[in-house]
Amino acid sequence: MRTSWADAASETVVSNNNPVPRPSRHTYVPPHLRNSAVSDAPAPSGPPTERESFGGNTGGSRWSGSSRTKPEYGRQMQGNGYDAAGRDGGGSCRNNRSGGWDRRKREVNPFVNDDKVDDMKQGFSEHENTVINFDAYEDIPVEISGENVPPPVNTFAEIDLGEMMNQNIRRCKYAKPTPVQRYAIPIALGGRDLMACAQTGSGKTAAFCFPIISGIMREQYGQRARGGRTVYPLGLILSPTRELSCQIHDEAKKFSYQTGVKVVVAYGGAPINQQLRELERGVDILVATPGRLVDLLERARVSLQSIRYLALDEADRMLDMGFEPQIRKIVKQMDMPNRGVRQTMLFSATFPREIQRLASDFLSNYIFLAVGRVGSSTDLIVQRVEFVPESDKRSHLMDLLHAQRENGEHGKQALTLVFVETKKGADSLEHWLCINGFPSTTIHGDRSQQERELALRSFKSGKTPILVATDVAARGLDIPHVAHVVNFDLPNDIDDYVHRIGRTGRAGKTGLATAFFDESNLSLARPLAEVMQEANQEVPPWLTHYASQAPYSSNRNRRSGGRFGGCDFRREESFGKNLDYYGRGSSGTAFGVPADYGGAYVPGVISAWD
Ligand SMILES: Nc1ncnc2c1ncn2[C@@H]1O[C@H](COP(=O)(O)OP(=O)(O)OP(=O)(O)O)[C@@H](O)[C@H]1O
Repeated sequence: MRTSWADAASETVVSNNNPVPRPSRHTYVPPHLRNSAVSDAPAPSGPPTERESFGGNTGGSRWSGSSRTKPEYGRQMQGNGYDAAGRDGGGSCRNNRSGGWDRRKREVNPFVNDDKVDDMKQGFSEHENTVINFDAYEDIPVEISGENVPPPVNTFAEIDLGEMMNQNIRRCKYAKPTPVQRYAIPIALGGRDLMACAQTGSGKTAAFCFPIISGIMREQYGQRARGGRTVYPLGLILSPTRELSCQIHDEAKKFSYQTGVKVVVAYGGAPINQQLRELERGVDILVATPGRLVDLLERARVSLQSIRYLALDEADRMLDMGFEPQIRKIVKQMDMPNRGVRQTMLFSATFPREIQRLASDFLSNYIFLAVGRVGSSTDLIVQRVEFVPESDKRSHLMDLLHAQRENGEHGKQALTLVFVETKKGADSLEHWLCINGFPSTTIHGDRSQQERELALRSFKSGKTPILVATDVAARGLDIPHVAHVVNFDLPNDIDDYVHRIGRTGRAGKTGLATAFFDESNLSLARPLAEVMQEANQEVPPWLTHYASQAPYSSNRNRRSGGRFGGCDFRREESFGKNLDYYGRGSSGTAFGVPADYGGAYVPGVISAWD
């Protein structure tokens, strides 16, 4: 039986004798104090100045002596205090926290209840992540623009995240970085703002979590503010749904296990008191949904004045009509440091042009990164579209499910995710499936959070192998073994289609997506045909016919160069300003920077714009 990686880690910690007696109470030790022996210095009384909050003058920072507010790429790689083997050099703020109760000793091992352990119980593959088909990612088109782009890496060792994080990466069974990680992590570690687009299931979560955790471990944030019951996180990760926030939290806890960096989640629909208690125990990185965060800010239980890292997952959704006012309030109207002072990272699989423009308001001198056919699906997902009139949809679904069962397609434990448009429709279809012998459950906005979480667990475990869902499950959810996504009702927006089908075919695995198309979906014909073509899928002649007749819809206009935001909108706008294809004008500059900014192409990488 395989020994857990985590077992080895806890042994390390236990053998790490701490010469300083433990205080009698469990006290939260913020990262900036973890490196020091018991300090006599009184806690700061007021909020810090901008420079103080970011370690500019503490003298103890790895970056001390520098007046910059962000680390520079290159210096960080050389002077990070880790030796070649990734062990701590002197002065680490991670393993030498003699100034208080070491929280790591009572940290719950997040790998114990890992899905992969459950997988083993259910007979799923034990070596899930080690057999990822990385060939699927070879020759993937990559497009980068911006000034002085840090070069990509090929291995995690090159990134040098330190021994604790390296151990966690091994525990996650990540053998090497995925393409988006290869590019995004060095950019983010270089302190740069980033707008990153990469296909669904390609590992974006780790791409923004690793640099945030590593940054908090490396830097000493001198005199982090304190006051009353308010907490002052250093990193903030926002996501549009409760389930996705929970998932990011779970992942981030694995990545940060035993590093001393504390990750807390706050989301609506769950008791706030419990979340407040958790926050009071200390927080370095807060993962939250916007609504609950605004609530916490208004209660003055969270302050954003120490935020050094801001990440928006599913950033296009977060800046779309529904969320944009809340995000604007959080980022611009509360006490969060300005762009350029904090580091901001936006990630999604789709990034429509107008959302890019909106997003640029939150970013400073950012790098735009597009990995893969952005906004398109991967070739790993076989896409089928069938013309099914509304009245035939149920019987057609039943036929599919029977065939799937009889053929043993995708294996016994294969999960099927069925998307419908309305909450009522979800309940009704689930009921119908259940009485017809297909154990199902449902997830939508009218269910209590407890019911939603229960449904998700039941689906993941295979107890109810069919999940009927509204768009609440369309984005970000990483559920192993979803073999088939059925768009029982197609969405109105092609980006939503891309995210929905992305619940299968993740991390290099294959999947199947079936869409039921009828006459109410005519406006989707053209973008759907385009998405299928881009992913080398067979487009049925009837769809091509509808597509050729369809007027250019707003769906089409959302797309950027036919690749859903696969192009930096700054370049597109530059075309109108007499700049050439690469964004350089006659003066040899792009966005007012020297012609040799090096951002247009990365050697050896095929550009999506070739
Ligand atoms: N380097 C890696 N090696 C192996 N597996 C990885 C690696 N990075 C991430 N994964 C796994 O790939 C899966 C997908 O990752 P993740 O959920 O971050 O994708 P995503 O790009 O955010 O997808 P979406 O666009 O749907 O939100 C997860 O199960 C994750 O554990």
